[in-house]
Order: sequence, then C-alpha cells, then structure tokens
Amino acid sequence: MTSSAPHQSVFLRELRLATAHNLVTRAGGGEIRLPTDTPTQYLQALIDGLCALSLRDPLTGLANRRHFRAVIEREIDRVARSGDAALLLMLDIDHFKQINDEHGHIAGDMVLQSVARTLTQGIRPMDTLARYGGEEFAIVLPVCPEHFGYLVAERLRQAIESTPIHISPGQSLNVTVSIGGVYALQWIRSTAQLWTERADRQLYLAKSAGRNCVRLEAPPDSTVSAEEKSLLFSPLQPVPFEENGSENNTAPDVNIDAASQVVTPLR
Ligand SMILES: Nc1nc2c(ncn2[C@@H]2O[C@H](COP(=O)(O)OP(=O)(O)OP(=O)(O)O)[C@@H](O)[C@H]2O)c(=O)[nH]1
Repeated sequence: MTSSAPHQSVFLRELRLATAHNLVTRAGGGEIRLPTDTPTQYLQALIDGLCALSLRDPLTGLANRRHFRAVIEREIDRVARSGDAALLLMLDIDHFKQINDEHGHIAGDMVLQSVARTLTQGIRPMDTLARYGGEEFAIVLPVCPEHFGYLVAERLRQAIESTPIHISPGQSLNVTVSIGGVYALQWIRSTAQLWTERADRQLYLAKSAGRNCVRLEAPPDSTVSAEEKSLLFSPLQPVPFEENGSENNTAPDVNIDAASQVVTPLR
C-alpha cells in the first residue's frame, strides 16, 4: 500500500523511555506489566518487548513481512537438508479496494483483522502466517505432505468465504480470497525470492481464473537418488586433475525441473 500520510520528523531529544514503555505495555490492546525489581530486569523486558514488536504487523498482530522472510529462509535451509515437503501459500483478498471504497478504510481494517483471525484458526501452531502486504497474506507450512497441500488451501478458502465479518451494528460482509501455492524444492538450496516469486505466479493464475479459488503448482520433480543424497551431504572432496589436465568430474547429475535453480552441495 502506498501511504499518503504526511512525512513526520522524529525529534530524538523528545523520545523518552516512557514512549517505549507505552508501546510495549499497550501492544496487545490490554495492559502488560513489566518487572520493576531491578533496573536491569526492567530494561531487558522492555528490549524483549520491543524486539517482539518489531517482528509483528501492528494491525493484525501477525508476523510482518521482514519476520516472514527470515522464517522462509530458515525453512529453505531445513528442506534442503531434510527433503521434507514444505508448502508456501500466498493469499490475497478479492476486490478489497471496492470494500474500502464502499464501506470506508476502518471497515477495510476490520476485514483484514477478521481474515487474519480466520486464517490463524485454520493452521497448525508450527505454521507461520504473516501479513505480507496491504491485503496479502502468506503462510509457510513445514512438513506438509503433497496430498494435503490442496486440502489445506481449499479449507482456508472456504473458511474465509463462509465467515461473516461484522463491520458495524447490524451490518456484516463476506469476502473471498484467491490462493496460490508452491512446494519448496527438496534437497536443493533455493532462495526466498524464487520461492515467493513462484507462489506469486500461482496467485496471479488464481486471480486470472476468476478469483475465490486455489492454484497450486504441481510439486517439483527434484528426485535425488540415495547415492546422490550421500554425495550432497558428504564433505566436498578436492577434484583430482587427470594427466592431460582435464577435470575428473565425478559430481552427480541432479535432476532439477524448475528453471534457474542453483544446486549447492550441502556440507
Ligand atoms: N483498509 C485498508 N486498506 C488497505 C490497507 N493496505 C492496503 N489497502 C488497500 O487495499 C487495496 C488493494 O487494492 P488492489 O490492489 O486494487 O486489489 P483488489 O481491489 O483487492 O483487487 P484484486 O486483488 O485484483 O481482487 C487498495 O485500495 C489499498 O488502499 C490497509 O492496511 N487497510
């Protein structure tokens, strides 16, 4: 979202510890108490609170984009080592601009909060849900067997579609989402950018197909034999040179289906 808020300067000399204290203690809507037994204990709790806040989207309380990025980078690393199936879903509320235009920005914010709640209820504690952009959400689902991917995405789509959102006394709305998803490439160390770009492509296809639907890329064919896996995980050996100077390259051929993926042997 492009913000139209006027530029505000921060006057460092006017910032007080009380500003940080109020931010942390009122973050969840209620009042959180910080320990005041010793100054060190108080400051540590305050810093912990600020760190936690820096990872969250203030409107929905979900992980923010920066935190999500770190989560998927860790997940890519894990998948490259374990070969587990991990799914990335990108979800976008359909015709959200129309909701803002017809019912106002505050109602739009209530829709975002309600969608966040519904999605939170539909995933496992081990999954990470983030507000990825204005009206876009993202979920990473570690250890999600391939036959579950579509079921999970479809269940989330239906949950959103069937949950009425109360925006004022006596007035509620129903919204829909389009969902795109892709599995991480197993045994291959890819990048967060490539993974999200592939998911975004599927989301675009879901929007183009008429919205309120799920598009999942077929799981990538990154079959690696047992022998190749052992080579991927063994320490790198120096490549011997033959008498005639040519390299005796014994590296395995790894079958990679997706374009422009980089295969790096894992130490
Ligand atoms: N209320 C509210 N609106 C937001 C926020 N962030 C982004 N938006 C609005 O989200 C809308 C996104 O509109 P578009 O990108 O045109 O998408 P859309 O109308 O959902 O259309 P499709 O995605 O094609 O179905 C814009 O009107 C933004 O102003 C927010 O935090 N609160």
